[in-house]
Amino acid sequence: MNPQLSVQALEKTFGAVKATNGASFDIAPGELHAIIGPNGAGKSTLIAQIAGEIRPDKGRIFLNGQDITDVPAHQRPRLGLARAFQVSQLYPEFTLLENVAVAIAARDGQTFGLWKPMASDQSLLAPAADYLARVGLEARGHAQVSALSHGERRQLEIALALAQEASVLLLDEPMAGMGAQESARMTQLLLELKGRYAILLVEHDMDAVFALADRITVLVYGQTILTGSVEQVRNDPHVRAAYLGEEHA
Ligand SMILES: Nc1ncnc2c1ncn2[C@@H]1O[C@H](COP(=O)(O)OP(=O)(O)OP(=O)(O)O)[C@@H](O)[C@H]1O
Repeated sequence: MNPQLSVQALEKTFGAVKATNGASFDIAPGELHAIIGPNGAGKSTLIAQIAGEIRPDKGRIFLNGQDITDVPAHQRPRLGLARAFQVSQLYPEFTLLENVAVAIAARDGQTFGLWKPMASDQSLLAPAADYLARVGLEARGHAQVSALSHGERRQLEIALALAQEASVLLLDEPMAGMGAQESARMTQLLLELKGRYAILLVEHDMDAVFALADRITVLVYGQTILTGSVEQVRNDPHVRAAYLGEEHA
């Protein structure tokens, strides 16, 4: 099967630091593919290149067979690539329903700048309620974003990514800052989404990664040193030495 996302020999240098140094991997349709690596391995830089926020020095990125390396970040969602957890994605004074309605309107190319009226448009609010239900926030539609817990905000950010109707989701540390209960809820949500989207998951929480991933790519010093199943990665001596330590070995 052709990969939905293919990253080929990406390189990105900042001064003397090779943040990405020949990273390559593929994600199949419906696959949940995790990227793990120690702090500074280049995970954020890699995901920013896939999202189009950072231009690689070398290498190519293909989405559904199309070379998107030179496509601007704001055009990538329309081609089927959505990133969750972007800064300033949320409007704190709007309700959850209104926030999702705005995302749907923006996706459909409706005029920017008139968001408040748009956010009370029934033709947007009905699908907005559906996206909220997909992430377990159906009961919170009329709450303001400012009233949400940290975990609920992250659920909402996933709903906004789903509202892009993309086939590939980039999830950048969804469990960051969460307690055990919130992490468990997010893991359950991602299990429910798994298989319906190709998901690239960058995450430090190894319990979550091992519970969720179909395949894992290990990144060390900007290089993808291994792509394999959970078992292959857990048992690889280089990975254990470079990253996992004794805790999960
Ligand atoms: N804009 C930048 N300018 C200079 N150096 C940078 C820049 N962005 C990243 N780096 C460097 O590139 C390397 C990779 O950083 P990156 O943030 O991508 O790693 P990471 O794996 O996401 O780390 P963490 O797990 O701590 O989030 C690091 O050495 C970092 O200091």
